[in-house]
Amino acid sequence: MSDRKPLLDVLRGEARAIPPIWLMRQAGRYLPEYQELRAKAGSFLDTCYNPRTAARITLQPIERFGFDAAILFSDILVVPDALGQKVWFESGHGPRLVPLENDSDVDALSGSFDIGKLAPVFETIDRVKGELPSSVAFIGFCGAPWTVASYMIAGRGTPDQAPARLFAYRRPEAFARLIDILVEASVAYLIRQIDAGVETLQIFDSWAGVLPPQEFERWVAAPLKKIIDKVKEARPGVPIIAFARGGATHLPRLAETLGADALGLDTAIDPVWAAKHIPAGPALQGNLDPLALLAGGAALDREIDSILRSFAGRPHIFNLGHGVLPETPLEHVSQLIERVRRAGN
Ligand SMILES: Cc1c2[nH]c(c1CCC(=O)O)Cc1[nH]c(c(CCC(=O)O)c1C)Cc1[nH]c(c(CCC(=O)O)c1C)Cc1[nH]c(c(C)c1CCC(=O)O)C2
Repeated sequence: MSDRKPLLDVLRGEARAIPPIWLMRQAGRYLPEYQELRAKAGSFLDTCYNPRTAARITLQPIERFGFDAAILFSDILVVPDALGQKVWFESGHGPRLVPLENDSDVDALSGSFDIGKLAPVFETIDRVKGELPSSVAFIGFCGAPWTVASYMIAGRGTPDQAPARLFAYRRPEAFARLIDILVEASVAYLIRQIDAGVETLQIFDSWAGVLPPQEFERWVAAPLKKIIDKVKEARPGVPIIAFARGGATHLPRLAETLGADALGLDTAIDPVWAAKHIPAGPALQGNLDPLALLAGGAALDREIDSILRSFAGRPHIFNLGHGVLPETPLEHVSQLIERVRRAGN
């Protein structure tokens, strides 16, 4: 039976001639209507915790472009915030946190997850779900433990997550406790998102690609699997997309072991290689270069066509290989959607 939502059909294993399309970071700074609302709202975190505003931002890209899915407007760093770590965003600089420096900083977080602090997020979900067109799926999300931990330890974005990698080598027991705290919090948070009304989930492991293989196994693959197992046990049937950016040669194994319904592919993955070497099972999502979208023109058309060709016949969700860049012209997003929706004709 075909669902009326193309994204959910593909997550259940259906290949569609016209793949459903949504974009990571589709609710954000490239949209003038987002800039306008943000200018009126308070801080970025205040905006995330304002259900009325967050619901409107979630709906903005659907209203403007008609994507096949809406992604909840929030941030991965609301989880450290609800764990009691101080989090703020400096405009032009990104996130700032009071960094975790030693074992006792980690242990202080144990048992401290205050899910009540995230009540506004669940209220946002409740507001959005009644407003979505019937063909549009609703995606909830969280950051994966490794990626969230990397911000908690560095206290900011870094190019290579060196502070968290060093912490994990120097204090593996404390780091494992931090990852466990994040697994538990993420599971509880995702279940509450489902109960509030999202229909599928994406877990963002944006910094999976910086780790050597054994560390990848321990801090990326194992915690992702734990979260997926636990959420599926509690709420069977809700599909989960795992995005391990930089997962590279791990992807064929993750397809067989994670239990995810889709794997997100980053920009560096060759779609022809992916279609050939990632075993059937999960749908594949991706992986247009955000810079090709920014550039537009013939280069954009060429990249779109090559992705469509490579994944033809497989369950595929069209997306970027990472988030939309703030400088992206709106017409290029329209060009992308029109071209993808002409596929199969
Ligand atoms: C690593 C990460 C973060 N947040 C997120 C990730 C994983 C995905 C990725 O790698 O891009 C995920 C995220 N962040 C945001 C969303 C909302 C939904 C959507 O995808 O549109 C989602 C899913 C809003 C946001 N999160 C942020 C903004 C910009 C805030 C503003 O200036 O108005 C938005 C719209 C801020 C943010 N939040 C974060 C950073 C590093 C920054 C600053 C730099 C940047 O914007 O990329 C942490």
